[in-house]
Amino acid sequence: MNARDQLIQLIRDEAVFHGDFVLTSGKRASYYIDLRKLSLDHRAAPLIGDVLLDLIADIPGVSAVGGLTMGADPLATSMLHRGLARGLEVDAFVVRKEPKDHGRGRQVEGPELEGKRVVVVEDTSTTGGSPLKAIEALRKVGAEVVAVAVIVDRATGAQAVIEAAGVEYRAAITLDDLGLAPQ
Ligand SMILES: O=P(O)(O)OC[C@H]1O[C@H](OP(=O)(O)OP(=O)(O)O)[C@H](O)[C@@H]1O
Ligand SMILES: O=C(O)c1cc(=O)[nH]c(=O)[nH]1
Repeated sequence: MNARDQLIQLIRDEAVFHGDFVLTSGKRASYYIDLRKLSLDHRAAPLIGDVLLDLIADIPGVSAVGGLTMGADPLATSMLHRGLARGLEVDAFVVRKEPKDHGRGRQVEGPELEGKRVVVVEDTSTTGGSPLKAIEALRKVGAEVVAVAVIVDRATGAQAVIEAAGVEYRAAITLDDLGLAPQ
């Protein structure tokens, strides 16, 4: 099985929870995809790095990857490490939900990104609000956001939100892959 198929199997088996959940949109849903459970799991983390690197492999000149803490954080470090194994020099960054209120007061942590081409990563997208917030913070520090790459898209409008901000949106895994319907 390739990395994507292995990851789909792990998500189906271990990261889809059924019940009554409130989403970021405020709407309720009967399932929740908890990718933090897998992005911090030794079996899945390398697969996530590979699947997301494959998803953006055709985009030239990507210097760094990251997104809004905390869902994006382990994704970005997996990509950094799996990238190194492929001979890529891709850095990671973390976008805080708010700028730090002391120290250097930064919202974007990691190597300097001014003038750099970066990809925003995300575990699961619902409204697209989290990657949009990351895009805004990255633009403030002078980075060029060339794409948003998510593992699972819930098909609830995130793509349109990101494209309206002028950024390409890509998802590695769809609800269909997981045997789920949009809610
Ligand atoms: O597309 P969106 O509407 O932004 O929703 C998806 C976001 O929701 C979850 O994070 P959450 O906001 O629960 O915060 P966390 O990462 O701190 O757990 C998930 O990790 C995504 O980041
Ligand atoms: O909307 C959300 O908060 C959300 C939905 C989901 O399936 N997974 C997740 O991590 N967040």
